[in-house]
Amino acid sequence: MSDPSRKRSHRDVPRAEVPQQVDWLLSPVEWLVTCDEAFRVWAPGAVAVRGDTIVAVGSRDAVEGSFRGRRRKDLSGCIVCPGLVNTHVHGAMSVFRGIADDLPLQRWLKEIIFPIEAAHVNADLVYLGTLLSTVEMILGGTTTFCDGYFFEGTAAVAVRDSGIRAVLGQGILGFPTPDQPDPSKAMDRATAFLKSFPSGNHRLRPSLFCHAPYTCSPETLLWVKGICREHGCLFQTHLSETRSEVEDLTRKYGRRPVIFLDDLGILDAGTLCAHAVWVDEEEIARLAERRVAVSHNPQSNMKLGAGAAPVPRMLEAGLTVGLGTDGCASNNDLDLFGEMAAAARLHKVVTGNPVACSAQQVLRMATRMGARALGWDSDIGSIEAGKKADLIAVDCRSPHLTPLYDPVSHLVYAARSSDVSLVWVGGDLVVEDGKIRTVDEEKLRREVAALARRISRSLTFR
Ligand SMILES: CSC[C@H]1O[C@@H](n2cnc3c(O)ncnc32)[C@H](O)[C@@H]1O
Ligand SMILES: [Zn+2]
Repeated sequence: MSDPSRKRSHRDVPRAEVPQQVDWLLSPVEWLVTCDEAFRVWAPGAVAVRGDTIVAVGSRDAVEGSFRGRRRKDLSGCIVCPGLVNTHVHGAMSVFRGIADDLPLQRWLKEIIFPIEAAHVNADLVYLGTLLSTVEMILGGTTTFCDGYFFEGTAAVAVRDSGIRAVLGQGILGFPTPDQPDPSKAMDRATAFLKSFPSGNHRLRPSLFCHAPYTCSPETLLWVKGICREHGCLFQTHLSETRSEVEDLTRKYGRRPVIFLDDLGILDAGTLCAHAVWVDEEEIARLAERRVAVSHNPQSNMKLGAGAAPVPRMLEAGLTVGLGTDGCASNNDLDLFGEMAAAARLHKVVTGNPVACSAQQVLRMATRMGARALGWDSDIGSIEAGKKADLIAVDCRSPHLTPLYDPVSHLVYAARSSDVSLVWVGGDLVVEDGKIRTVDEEKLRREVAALARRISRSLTFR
């Protein structure tokens, strides 16, 4: 049960003489889980939104006394919490969902995924796949994601069309890729991507993604990090996902991967590492010292048999850990509710400790810590006045959410992505009654099915 002292009923929103007009008044909210620093829960609560920004949060009485909404939603029977933040996605890969299961990482990548990508990935595929992923994520309560793939300028168009918020990482490898057949020109491409990135859309941020230290040379890692520093953007990489990759790299460079990257000068608060499954105590301490963020991807790690990242140790060391799904070819969905449920359970199994990774810690990873991992926590990750209105409502009027003692417990252990009934991104209502308002879902499904038929015909391993 949540700490009852978190359910405040006193007024902390100063009452205005004349109620102020806002664009949205969400009231009453049966359970308002703010995910703020104190993890306050208001029951019943209310939220007032003007434009793209939250202007007031608090008890129903306090907010209703001070604000009138041009539009209003009664959220009785609902939990409202911040939109979830998926810190590691390869959006376009949704078109490869289920194409290659039950394989270890290196065979999965080298025998199936890289060849399929070489044969099929182009700008059209990236647009369709990314749009499909954004629809899946938005419907499941994710309002921000951090991507890494090819043709990310085209991914930006899909993201804009869907209304979601995203960090878009242009993928870089030390060998030919679908959008860069000549790796010696990768630097020009990365610079061009950053220069041409849409500047007027505040929901989009650019990033560069060095695939991994086993596919990028030290020189590549260094110039990519240099460009990221110059442009103030996030540097992403896959790190220590499998034991064999760590053994190979340690043999090659005489140091474990985290120490190798730190000696290169890559590690700082602008670096986000996906996976970090095989990191030892010294490496955890080094990541924490450098304020590097980690994206924890439990379901992808389980499915590829990679292992379980030492997340409880990372949290104890003060690391910023967000949750991620990874791409649809290794998960095979983009459902952060599923990921929260997996994370909360996995670390209890691994440590034999039922206290490890509590519901509150896991929800924190999926919201405010995820936002911090992306360097976006001044705007998103919690429901607080001054932050962007990225909000989701989970309808609890179903048997699997009945009764409801503790909304944090329900969000992590019992709710499903299909329970999300309303989603706002930056004050815009993008999901109503569980239906997406920004994209023609039926048309998208037809187009993806046609693409999948073409991909299917070309598969030689089936
Ligand atoms: C530059 S990132 C895109 C690149 O990464 C590949 N990929 C997808 N999932 C994983 C993973 O779990 N580990 C390593 N590489 C992965 C993807 O297929 C693209 O080629
Ligand atoms: Zn990945």
